[in-house]
Amino acid sequence: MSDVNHRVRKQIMGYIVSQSISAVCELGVPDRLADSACLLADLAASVGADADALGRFLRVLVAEGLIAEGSGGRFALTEAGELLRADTPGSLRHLVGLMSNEAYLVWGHAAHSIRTGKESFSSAFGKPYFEWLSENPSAADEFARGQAGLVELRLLPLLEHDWSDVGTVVDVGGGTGALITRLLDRHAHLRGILFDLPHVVAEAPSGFRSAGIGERTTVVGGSFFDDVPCDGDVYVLSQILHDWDDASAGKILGSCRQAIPPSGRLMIVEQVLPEAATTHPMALLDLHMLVLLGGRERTITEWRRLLADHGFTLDSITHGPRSSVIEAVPV
Ligand SMILES: C[S@@+](CC[C@H](N)C(=O)[O-])C[C@H]1O[C@@H](n2cnc3c(N)ncnc32)[C@H](O)[C@@H]1O
Repeated sequence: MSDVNHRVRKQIMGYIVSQSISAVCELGVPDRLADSACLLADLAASVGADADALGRFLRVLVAEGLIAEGSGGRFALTEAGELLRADTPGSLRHLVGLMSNEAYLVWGHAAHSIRTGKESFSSAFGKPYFEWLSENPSAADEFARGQAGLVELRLLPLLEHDWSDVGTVVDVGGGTGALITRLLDRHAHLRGILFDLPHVVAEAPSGFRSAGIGERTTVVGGSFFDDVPCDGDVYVLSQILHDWDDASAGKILGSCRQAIPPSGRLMIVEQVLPEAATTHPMALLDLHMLVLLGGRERTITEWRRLLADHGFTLDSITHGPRSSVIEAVPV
């Protein structure tokens, strides 16, 4: 069989790889292999799997370079497979969760997005994703935990920023508070306002109490399409604008523009899409944002234009290992 035929067949069946990763993580296989290599029968018994079926899944993950099979028939994690452990630094386990379940099922409807340029979630589940989440608490909880789990990776360029002249940070769409908790924990002089949908921030305060920073944080529930809290020096928008098309992203920026003082700053924690065509994961994320939410990743040119159209000037971009921080000031 030609290389091309082989490559295309692999591409066509690509979701079997990602869903095998998801299924094996759901059973806890990477965590079981974290400490020591394991024989198939022992591994199957300890994670509650059928040994023959697990062996067939592992064969695929060995071919993908995530699992290694040693000479004595013991399976172990490779360096890449280590990233699937729940508790390892830089873990991608939360991304596995965010790409599974309804985020995977929506892809069966993706042709709708190509035809219309709009999200496909409504055609699959009857309503837009965030509305659906508000009525499905266990999925909402999983989504919030997945997002919180990725904060560590997103946060690095933000944590290193000079916060000495900042008083109050507003985390717009801050979920259950993972990012603002880490920021206030690191910078003891900062005060924070956590803003997200009411049912989302309702899950937040216990996290603040355990971090011991509750007295420096105000929690506000609302929609950023109506308004966002005033009195911030810095408005953080972490992984918010890529959820939305330009019209909706513009409304969110409009709410921030109304609230922000002349000396305030926006700090947008997002991806910057390369101008040239790319197979980078970011281009895949761009499609996922379209299909799931009707959103998009943006190039520098697109960021500059979007910000300028809504009363901001792009001031600087700091690239981190996972995301960039795009700073903008009101015009
Ligand atoms: C991709 S998550 C990002 C969460 C967090 N900023 C982070 O970086 O982990 C998007 C967030 O936007 C929030 N959101 C969606 N619609 C909203 C609205 N209309 N008003 C306020 N927040 C909203 C969601 O609840 C969710 O927490």
